[in-house]
Amino acid sequence: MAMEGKAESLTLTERIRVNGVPTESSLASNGTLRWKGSDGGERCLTVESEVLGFEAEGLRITVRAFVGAFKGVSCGGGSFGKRTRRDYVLELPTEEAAIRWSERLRDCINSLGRPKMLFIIVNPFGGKKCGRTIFHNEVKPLLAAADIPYTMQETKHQLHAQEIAYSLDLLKYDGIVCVSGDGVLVEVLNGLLQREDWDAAIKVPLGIIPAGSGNGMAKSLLDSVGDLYSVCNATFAVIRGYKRSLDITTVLQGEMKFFSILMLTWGLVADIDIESEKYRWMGSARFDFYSLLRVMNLRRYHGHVQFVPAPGYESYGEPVKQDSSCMGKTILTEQGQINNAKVQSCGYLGPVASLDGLEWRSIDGPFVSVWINNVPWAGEDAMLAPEAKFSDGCLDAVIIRECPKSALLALMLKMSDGSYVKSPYVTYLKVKAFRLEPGQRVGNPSKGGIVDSDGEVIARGDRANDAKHQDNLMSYGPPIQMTVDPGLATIFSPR
Ligand SMILES: Nc1ncnc2c1ncn2[C@@H]1O[C@H](COP(=O)(O)OP(=O)(O)OP(=O)(O)O)[C@@H](O)[C@H]1O
Repeated sequence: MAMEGKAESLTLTERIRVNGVPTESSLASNGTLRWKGSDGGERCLTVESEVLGFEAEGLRITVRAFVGAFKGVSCGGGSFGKRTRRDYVLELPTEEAAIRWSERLRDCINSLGRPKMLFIIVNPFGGKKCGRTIFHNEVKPLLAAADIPYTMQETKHQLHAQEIAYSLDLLKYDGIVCVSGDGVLVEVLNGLLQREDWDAAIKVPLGIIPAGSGNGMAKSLLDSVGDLYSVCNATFAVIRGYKRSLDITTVLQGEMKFFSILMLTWGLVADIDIESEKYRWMGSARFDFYSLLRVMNLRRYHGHVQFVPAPGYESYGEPVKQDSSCMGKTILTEQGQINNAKVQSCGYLGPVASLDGLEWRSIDGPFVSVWINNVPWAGEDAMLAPEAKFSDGCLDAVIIRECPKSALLALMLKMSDGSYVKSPYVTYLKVKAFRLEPGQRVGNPSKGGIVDSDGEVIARGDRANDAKHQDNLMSYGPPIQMTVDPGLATIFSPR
């Protein structure tokens, strides 16, 4: 019969065939489908966490699922490990029953708030230049199975994603998804925040499907719920439509401004990231090779950092006298440029909270490395900020000053799981705002370092190469300030 009991009045029950095997089966109002397998063991599928979509034809309903590799052995929640696509063909006894079950499945899916239309940006040149293949072979089939229509656009040049986000008709879409590395996602964010309607635009959910060489955001999102890092899992997170809010950091120097969601690095880590570019032909071995080289020929940089400590971190550094806080309120009124494109005066200006009256503290150099993070993972195998949270309104600062080379090598080997932060040479603290005043190399005053935000070189202190790098957004030397707007953006996230 079709319906059962009072408590279960909304549970549909039928004797049906599942993949050809006759069985008693039920479909609860919460979207849990249960039946018995040919071995008598209980099977179940949960619409919210395992079903992409379905197709109904006559007495047949084909449920398109994305299930854990061991699915079929037993029911139950927990981590899904590696998932695979699997179809379950349900054969209902009557047309009325088939209609009831289809309507139930449709209602369940519709109640989940999944995106109905997406704009997808694919970078065919990111990482190993696989963006297009990843989209066609892995992303597209899952979207098709979930019946989610989309408009896809490939990026044709640097900053193209930023231009697209700046002018896109956002009312047509329930999300903008980047099949790329972190760089394109950051371009989209900057494009949205330059818009006249930035406050509405920034509410559009963003999605990231990893296809670059730096995929820290995708890794951070998947890892936060114990999901395996994979293109399919990242795609499924977008399809399920669950979202979380994300802190936006305004990186500011005078009139120049950049919006960041990942990190800012200076010193050792930035040098390795950027200077190892010339060894790209080595593949990922370039990082190991160049890290070793840099540690052996260790550079230290003069400079100062100032910060507003988050609660619990007030004892770090030394107090700063109020009048030496150099930027104060200017953030509220200045307009900036992003990659030399003038920001509209109506674009986002930065957090509205004043920095006046806050208790700033400071640490003086020389420094080996300074990096400030918004999310735990900087790349798929580098957990630089194990305590970082997506929307706690804080940045996680990691500071290394003096450190013997052997200890530095040892701690770099422990970056893949974040345990390096336990080293006595590492200062790890949460801050509400941060200022970096980067100086020249110890023993070589004509050379400065590199300041890198989300993979973008924003300032470079190598005077010999100044002419070559005039297009950098900011100057090397004057303070660069970072302030956080808690949870300003929204990102598709696995639950
Ligand atoms: N068609 C294109 N040709 C060249 N560069 C492009 C193109 N489309 C996008 N880009 C640029 O590629 C850069 C890297 O993009 P993406 O975020 O996909 O990868 P990444 O992992 O951050 O970097 P990379 O793979 O270059 O190390 C961005 O700066 C972006 O502007």
